[in-house]
Amino acid sequence: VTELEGELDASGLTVGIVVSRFNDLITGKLLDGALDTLTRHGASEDDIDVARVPGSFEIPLMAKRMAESGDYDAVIALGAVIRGETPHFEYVSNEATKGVAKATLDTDVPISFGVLTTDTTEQAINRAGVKQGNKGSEAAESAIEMANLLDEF
Ligand SMILES: O=c1[nH]c(NC[C@H](O)[C@H](O)[C@H](O)CO)c([N+](=O)[O-])c(=O)[nH]1
Repeated sequence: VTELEGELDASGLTVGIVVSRFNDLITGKLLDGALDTLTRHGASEDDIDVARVPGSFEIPLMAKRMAESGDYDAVIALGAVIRGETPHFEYVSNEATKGVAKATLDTDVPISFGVLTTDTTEQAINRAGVKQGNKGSEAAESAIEMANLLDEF
């Protein structure tokens, strides 16, 4: 049996991060978590680019552009879609999810999904924590692992 597994070593990786500004009190914490995880696993800050988009609906386009540029080993998508008064938050989260999934397959570049979809702001805050339970950190870890797995494959 041949085991294939991506190491959690980010040294030498170039990473693009797309983060939405909508609910930026939350998305800023997701970004902090992702940056902290990348650097703690050996990524250089010089090898990380952060692109800001207005909302989660706009994430897929920028994520796709970064991925297809060929400049990045992995891309990380960060956003927070919180059930507001408007029902259209479901469309936003559905489209963000489908768009990121399509972008990663179309470009053959790992794009990890760190877009929170929660009912309340409280839930979102709990998933953007400083220590454990930061969806941005989790998305960064999967980006590192996938970049290394595909490189090994
Ligand atoms: O990232 C978000 N965008 C949201 N809407 C904006 C959307 O992403 C687009 O930026 C907007 O529709 C303009 O295209 C949200 N809600 O409306 O609920 C939300 O919760 N989160």
